[in-house]
Amino acid sequence: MSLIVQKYGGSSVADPERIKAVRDRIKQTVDAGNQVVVVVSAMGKSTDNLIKLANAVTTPSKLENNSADPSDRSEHISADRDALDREMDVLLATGEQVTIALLSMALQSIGQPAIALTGAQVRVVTEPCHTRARILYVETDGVQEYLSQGKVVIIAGFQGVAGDLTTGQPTREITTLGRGGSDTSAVAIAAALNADLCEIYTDVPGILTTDPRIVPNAKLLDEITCDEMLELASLGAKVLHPRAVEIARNFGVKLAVRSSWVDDPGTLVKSPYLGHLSEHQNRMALEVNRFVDGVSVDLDQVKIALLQVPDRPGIAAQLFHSLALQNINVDLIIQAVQDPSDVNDIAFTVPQREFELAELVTRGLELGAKAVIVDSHVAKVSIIGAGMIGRPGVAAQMFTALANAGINIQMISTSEIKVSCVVAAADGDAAVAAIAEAFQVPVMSYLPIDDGDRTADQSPVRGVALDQNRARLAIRQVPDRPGVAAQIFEYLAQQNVSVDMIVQSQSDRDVNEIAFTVPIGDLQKAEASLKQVAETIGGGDVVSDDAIAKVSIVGTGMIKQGGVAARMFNALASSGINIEMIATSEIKVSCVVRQSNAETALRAIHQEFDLAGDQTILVAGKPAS
Ligand SMILES: Nc1ncnc2c1ncn2[C@@H]1O[C@H](COP(=O)(O)OP(=O)(O)O)[C@@H](O)[C@H]1O
Ligand SMILES: N[C@@H](CC(=O)OP(=O)(O)O)C(=O)O
Repeated sequence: MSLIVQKYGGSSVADPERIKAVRDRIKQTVDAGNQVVVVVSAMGKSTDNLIKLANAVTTPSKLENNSADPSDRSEHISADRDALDREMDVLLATGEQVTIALLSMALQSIGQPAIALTGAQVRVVTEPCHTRARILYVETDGVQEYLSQGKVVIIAGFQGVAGDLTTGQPTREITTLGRGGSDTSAVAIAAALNADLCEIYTDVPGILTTDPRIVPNAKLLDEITCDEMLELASLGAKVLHPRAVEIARNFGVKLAVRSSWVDDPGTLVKSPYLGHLSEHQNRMALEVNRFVDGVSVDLDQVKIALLQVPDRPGIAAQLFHSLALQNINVDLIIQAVQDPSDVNDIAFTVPQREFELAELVTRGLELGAKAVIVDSHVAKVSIIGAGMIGRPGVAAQMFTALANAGINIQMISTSEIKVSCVVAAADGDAAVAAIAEAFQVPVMSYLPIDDGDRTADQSPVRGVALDQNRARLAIRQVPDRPGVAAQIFEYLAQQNVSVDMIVQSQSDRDVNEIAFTVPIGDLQKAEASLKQVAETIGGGDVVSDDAIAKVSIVGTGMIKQGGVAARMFNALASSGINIEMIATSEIKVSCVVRQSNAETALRAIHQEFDLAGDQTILVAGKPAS
């Protein structure tokens, strides 16, 4: 007999008919001889509706505000924010409570014993923090007891109960995990129960090469590695929440994504620890486990920077296409906005042995840069793990470790599985030692990315993601000295702002510009914080832009295949789309473009990598349009 955890998202339980369809699927799974634990979300858009209600009662003058993001409340409520966060959790937890009760009634009415439990009744114990709590542990005795009585156990996702700060024992406070948190609940419950399988049921057939609502003939992936899925999820593919993938990765949970409309096998998300749970992982700390696995250094890098290149479509494409034609292996690429805004800085690193050719190609192109600077002495030091973007403190802690060692950061690249800093080569060893000490992690000689046994003939790109919920912030004229990035990102981390795509450019020798993206709902808070830091560090203007979108490609195949970024830039250039920021990491390339170009950009890139399938994907049982 297998123990299966099934999660049904809001779309799968949106109305009574859908709940009955879910009931039948659960019954089939039980009849096939399995024990079943079910985790459900609130019906349809009911969480959004509860948020609208909260806005309506706290802001009589803003009844028309339709925002679905609880963080938006900060701009128009005067009451104590923490107190309102507590009540918001009490309110939002009701959404899932409706579904568990209805589903349990539906099962019992066809003779299948079942029991509905809230997160607090199960004791899904979380950090004592409202609206975005992380799960500490899940008590399993009660659930096991009900299962042994032959019941289907139906648990409300997205919610828990706060653990006491000192004892960890459950208090009486209801918490929620943050939007989309039911995936996280399901995988955490599966890890705690040591379930044989965790199935995420949704409105699409599985994980696709991109969002079928934008590209209707996106292709279904049979499987994907956790590293790839972590990147895709944190870059906007909302089919799975990155925190859920992180738990699956760390605890070896067998995870599948399927449609609740059809009976197809869907997509398997492969954990590197599948079948052999890492002994180091502590099931009493499901989401607060160690998230940095190690630190590595690459001393063999050269940095080439083009300063003040004209800001028009096709420049990045021309540069990186020419480098790819010479088989030059470009590693990090960073492009940042500049002041004045009609120019950009583009910086990239290449292996030492290729730098002379790379310099020749770059200088030969005459792209209109004010200067080309070659720094033949740089090192790239990286921390490796999972959940870096979702934990704002991690990058900040790395920058602080470097600052405390007196080391200046020249380039920064962030991703969900890795944060890298380019520093002077002479600082490489000291940098790696300082970071290993700060995180108490080993120094690794290579990056342990699971490539999922990909063959050379497969597309290097697995998926294309679009995130239209981010805004860009930039701080200009930042003094170029150790500790500045640390100060900025420490402060933002304290405000719980997740920062992504940090890009640092050098506008002249003594000052930098640092640009990054933040969730759009955090923009006001982040902008206010940044203005405060700017005063402390003696920086210049803070500028924000909320009309951007971030489009990204992800795939482990990029490690072995050169020229992938160039193809992406080329696809954008051919559609006349200007790239405003670029940030790359081992298995992803992200570009910021105007929001008005977002969907065209996604389609062009998806087509460039020939990712389409031969059929129209069904969303909620109907052809995507
Ligand atoms: N790469 C992708 N593969 C599949 N779905 C995706 C992808 N990127 C975005 N999506 C979107 O994710 C949606 C499913 O997530 P979500 O709405 O949170 O589902 P649920 O209500 O089941 O939790 C799909 O309808 C699809 O539009
Ligand atoms: N109901 C919550 C939690 C959730 O995960 O929902 P869904 O599975 O429908 O994305 C939300 O809307 O955020």
